[in-house]
Amino acid sequence: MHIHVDIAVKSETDLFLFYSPHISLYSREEKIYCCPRANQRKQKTVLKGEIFFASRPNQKFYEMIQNFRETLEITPISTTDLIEAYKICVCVRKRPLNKQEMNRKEIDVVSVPGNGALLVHEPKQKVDLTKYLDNQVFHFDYSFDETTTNDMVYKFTAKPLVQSIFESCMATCFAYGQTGSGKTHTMGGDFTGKQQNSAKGIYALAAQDVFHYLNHRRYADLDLSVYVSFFEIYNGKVYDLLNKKAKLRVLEDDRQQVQVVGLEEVYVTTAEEVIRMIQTGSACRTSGQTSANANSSRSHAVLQIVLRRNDRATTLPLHGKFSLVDLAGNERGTDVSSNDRSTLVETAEINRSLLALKECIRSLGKNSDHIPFRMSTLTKVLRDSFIGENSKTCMIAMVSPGMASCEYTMNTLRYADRIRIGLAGFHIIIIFVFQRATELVKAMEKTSYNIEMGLPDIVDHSRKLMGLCNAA
Ligand SMILES: Nc1ncnc2c1ncn2[C@@H]1O[C@H](COP(=O)(O)OP(=O)(O)OP(=O)(O)O)[C@@H](O)[C@H]1O
Repeated sequence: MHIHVDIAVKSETDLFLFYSPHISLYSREEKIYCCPRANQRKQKTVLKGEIFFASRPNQKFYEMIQNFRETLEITPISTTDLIEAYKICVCVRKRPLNKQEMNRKEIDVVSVPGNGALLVHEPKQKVDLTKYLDNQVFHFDYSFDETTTNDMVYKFTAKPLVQSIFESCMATCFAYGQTGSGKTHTMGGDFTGKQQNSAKGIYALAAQDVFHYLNHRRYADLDLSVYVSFFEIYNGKVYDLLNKKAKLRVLEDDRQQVQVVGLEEVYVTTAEEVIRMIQTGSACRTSGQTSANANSSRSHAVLQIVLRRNDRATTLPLHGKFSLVDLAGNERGTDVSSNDRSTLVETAEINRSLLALKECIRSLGKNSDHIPFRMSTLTKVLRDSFIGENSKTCMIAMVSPGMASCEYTMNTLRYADRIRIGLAGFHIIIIFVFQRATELVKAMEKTSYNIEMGLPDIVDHSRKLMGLCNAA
């Protein structure tokens, strides 16, 4: 069998990779024609490892997407990019096509040009069977493509929040997305085979930085201690992942403080201890099988890193808290591979809590007096994250690139977009008020009463100003 492979080679290393005998993707008979002098544009836009299969299903769509990509100006995120201090940051991460998707020769329908932009090339067909792409553009605070490492995602998302907890903030970082889109990979760490390397996830990177800041002379005088708790919320119930999955109750006291009664809060002195806890806790998370991921997490996992002041008093006062949340898959009951009752109940509960979460983040963004945190157990236990001046949140929306996931991808992006639009609306109002005020000042300057010239009549002048004020 001969397959013509059209590869844009970016470097000599890429050439070596494609000729390497260790690449299991191709059989011996397969002949690969590399094209090292691919034009400049193509080199920029065709990503490493993307392969042209003549026999690919949806070949027409594949070509249309490739043609579209050639017109894109790509500016990948880089370590030198400015890291903004957001109160609420919404970003998106695209994972690479996985082995199964490659075997199915699925086409990649997501492009990440950079600067926070992401495109979904939705394949569509007209009534007369003409194929076309519905290219949908989304904008977020940051967009990470499939080549971005966990380190880089961490640097722009959770890292700024770690420092904030030393400044008495309640910080929260959410990983949101369809099952199999890379939430656990991002939060918990890389997988090599079936083993998860927890040291490479945002949980561990955050823990390392917490101890780095703890020993920093800027915060040494605060005399803080670090505590960790790890729990999951499954079907609206809380289970302690550091205490043999003990079922816990969530109660609210008369000062409206939400308590997870009996939750183990372990005193830790090194990042390695935290990593060991993450491994123990992750191993007992509730999982199920969905059509997209054989080991799908059906629960929300919450890792909390708590800073307490070493006070002589009996209860150590809270200084800051970082909640890192690996949310359950967001698919909306459309997973038809199973229709048993417990799966449907699980799905309904997940959807309810994700809806509540969206409403709470939007309320936080609008500085609203009413935060609907009682809508779900997830938002109840994270109440601290949504109230007060000192709350900071980051949402990382994960998307799968395959054409088969297109509908789920769109759902994820619309959810993240709605959170962001709520915040943008707030900014737009401020910009609008500012613009009106500037216009008013300029207009007043134009009609300013000139005493020296003795013009115009003072009453006339006042009338003009009144008219302007009413119009503004
Ligand atoms: N950025 C990435 N780079 C390489 N592999 C990835 C990436 N993101 C995810 N994967 C791989 O995809 C598979 C599914 O990812 P993961 O388990 O993190 O999904 P998930 O969103 O947590 O799913 P679920 O909600 O079902 O738990 C894993 O094998 C993981 O290693």
